[in-house]
Amino acid sequence: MKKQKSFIQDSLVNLAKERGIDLIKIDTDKPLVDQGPFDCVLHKLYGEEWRKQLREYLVYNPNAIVVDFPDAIERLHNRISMLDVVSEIEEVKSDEMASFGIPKQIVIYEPEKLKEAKTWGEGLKFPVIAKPLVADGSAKSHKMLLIFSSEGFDKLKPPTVLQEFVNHGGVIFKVYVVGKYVKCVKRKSLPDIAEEKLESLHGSLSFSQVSNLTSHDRNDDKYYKRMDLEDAEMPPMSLITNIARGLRKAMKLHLFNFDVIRDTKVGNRYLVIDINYFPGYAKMPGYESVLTDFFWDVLNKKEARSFNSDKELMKLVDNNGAGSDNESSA
Ligand SMILES: Nc1ncnc2c1ncn2[C@@H]1O[C@H](COP(=O)(O)OP(=O)(O)OP(=O)(O)O)[C@@H](O)[C@H]1O
Ligand SMILES: O=P(O)(O)O[C@H]1[C@H](OP(=O)(O)O)[C@@H](OP(=O)(O)O)[C@@H](O)[C@@H](O)[C@@H]1OP(=O)(O)O
Ligand SMILES: [Mg+2]
Ligand SMILES: [Mg+2]
Repeated sequence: MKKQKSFIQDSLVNLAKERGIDLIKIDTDKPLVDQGPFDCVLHKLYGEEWRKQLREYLVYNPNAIVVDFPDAIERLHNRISMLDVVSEIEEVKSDEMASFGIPKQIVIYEPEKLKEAKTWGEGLKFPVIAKPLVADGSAKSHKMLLIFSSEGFDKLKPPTVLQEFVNHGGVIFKVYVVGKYVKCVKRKSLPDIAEEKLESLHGSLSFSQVSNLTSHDRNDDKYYKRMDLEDAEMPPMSLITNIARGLRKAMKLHLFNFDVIRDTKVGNRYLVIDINYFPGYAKMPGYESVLTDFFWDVLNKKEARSFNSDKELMKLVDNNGAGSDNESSA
């Protein structure tokens, strides 16, 4: 619902209409197959019931295009499989000596064991960020803990991912992907933590969606006042577009964003820390025309190769043909 409000704005609906594209709201209280017919279905819904509805819809409307497939989206609902995909992308050699990867991370099911262990996480160092393993868009899935010492483990709510905190100069780069279009913007992030300071820091600190705070929220916070986003240098665009293209192909997704930080210690190393399906595009400058261009390309089959020849589509339809309703969603 929140997504509908922020995304479906009059400005978008009107611009699309000018180009002959009607944006029609799906009624989630009715079966999808009884609605439309639609040329293209856009969605940010999950679960077996919705998957079944999409499958049925495609059986009756084989020429319709679904952006994107539930199996592909699901990979982003787990913070381990989400970032695994980064290792599948090839580095492009010409990239101004910049490299990319992900921070060290482990998944924890039993935090009690952490306290006993002398060494943990194969070289993971404090501070670490504890992130809920599940990233399904719920408020809970955005609740993070910055942990400075082992006392901080007491507050863990497993299953949790422990990810090494990397100093990155207090700025993150959000990269919005809409099909072939890529836009990188700067956002404020958590401040660096000096190694000397760490000795005096204990326990943990909770936070949620730092990069989504408004400037009003931040005004009370002494950290943010001291940082100047304008001065932060952008990452090389060739590197960013290379990662974006690689992720798009490896994940078979068209609508997502990812967060990148620059490891201050190394300088030219970039780490992907988060990938979100169908993010808040309305915050992207000129989102109306970017999205309308994308719809146009999808409908005019310019983007079609990445949909219709997709084996996933066949799988989705075949499964239905075989009458198997209860395949696992793992
Ligand atoms: N490994 C890290 N090192 C340093 N800072 C980090 C790291 N991981 C996350 N952060 C900070 O914590 C914030 C939240 O982390 P993350 O993006 O993983 O959470 P999220 O709830 O999925 O965010 P989103 O709202 O973008 O979906 C980041 O925007 C960044 O400021
Ligand atoms: O609107 P939604 O509920 O989808 O919230 C999404 C939010 O967009 P918003 O700006 O519309 O709040 C996104 O912000 P940007 O990265 O684009 O800044 C990002 O935080 C996503 O992770 C959220 O998706 P979720 O992970 O919670 O599903
Ligand atoms: Mg994020
Ligand atoms: Mg996220």
